[in-house]
Amino acid sequence: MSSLNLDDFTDLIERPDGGIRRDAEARRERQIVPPGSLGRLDELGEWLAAAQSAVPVRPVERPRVVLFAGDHGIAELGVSARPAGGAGELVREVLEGGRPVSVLARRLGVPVRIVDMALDCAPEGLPEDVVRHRVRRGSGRIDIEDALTPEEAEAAFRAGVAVADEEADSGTDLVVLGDVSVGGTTVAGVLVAALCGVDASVVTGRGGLAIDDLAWMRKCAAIRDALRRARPVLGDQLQLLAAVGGADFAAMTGFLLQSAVRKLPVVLDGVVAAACALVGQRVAFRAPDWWLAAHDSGEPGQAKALDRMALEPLLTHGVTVGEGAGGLLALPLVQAAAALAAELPEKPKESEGPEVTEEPAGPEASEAPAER
Ligand SMILES: O=C(O)c1ccc[n+]([C@@H]2O[C@H](COP(=O)([O-])O)[C@@H](O)[C@H]2O)c1
Ligand SMILES: Cc1cc2nc[nH]c2cc1C
Repeated sequence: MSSLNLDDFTDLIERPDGGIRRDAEARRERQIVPPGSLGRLDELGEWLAAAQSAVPVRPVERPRVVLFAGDHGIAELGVSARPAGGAGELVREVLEGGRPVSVLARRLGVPVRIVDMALDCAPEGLPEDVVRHRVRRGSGRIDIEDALTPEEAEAAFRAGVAVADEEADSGTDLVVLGDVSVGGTTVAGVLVAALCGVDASVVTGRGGLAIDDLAWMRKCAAIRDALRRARPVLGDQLQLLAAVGGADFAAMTGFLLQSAVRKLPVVLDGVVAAACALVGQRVAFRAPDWWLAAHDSGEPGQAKALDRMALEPLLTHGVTVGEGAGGLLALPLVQAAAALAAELPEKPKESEGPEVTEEPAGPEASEAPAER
């Protein structure tokens, strides 16, 4: 297998079609309610049309939730309200249908795909299609050691690329991208702080099940320590993911970049997806054009990352459970935007409207002799 060169993505990723976007805007001008009167749905419809390269925009008919799952060694420090190694249990609950994302996905008729990259549990208890990409059990404790070996980082990144290809090949037309992780918001904080050049305190949030002040301080210190390990490898994104990321993060970054190559639009859920998107932006500056920030999850690192990519979150609904749930709620709005852009009638053409051919009466007209 040839060695992986992330620089290739810079050329492989094109911008969404600007000409199509202008056509979509022009069509919108002709519709019965003025552009802007549908608020953010107007720009959503135009974004989707450009991504699809289609005017009128096609309906989103085969969306999917894709969740990358993993445990993180850093959770052993007590930076998460969940027990270290507990992500496998969450995955089982998602699969059994009992998590918020399971309920919403059922209601919206959207399949959920979980990709286990580094859960810290026996693989036998999970379906083969979930575990087949796993590269190790739990990623390393990033305050003191690398999350992954270079080989594991490459394998995980390639797995993400492969998953994006599978989705694109099977006709998925939009992905809601989220994570199932324990310790994931700490890792995401490290990546965001490293790439934005800010202190640990700027990106340290309360995580999954809001942690108390003491745990917040441990999390902040863990991010600070991992940041020291991140700085020497900031110029190489695969090395960065190996040093302070994890297998789920490497896979998600590969997934995001390959989705952009395949012109598959992706809705970003929370801080983990945002951190991976930021790594992806470093690799290919055009890539964020293919992504939509679903919501503001309340994690400070997410806000920082989205700001860097000039992505404005669509919703603020206070859903902080992760696992793609908050992100999935953006889907009905995207579908609504597509339906409006495609189905709202156009205004009647001037020539087909009531006769308004008479010249307005000017001063001369009033002086002219009355019609005989
Ligand atoms: O994505 C976010 O912004 C976000 C905010 C709060 C919680 N989460 C979820 O919480 C889990 C990780 O939390 P933690 O505290 O263990 O880092 C993981 O399953 C995330 O999807 C995610
Ligand atoms: C309007 C819009 C602009 C974007 N730029 C990158 N992603 C985007 C998503 C939307 C919806």
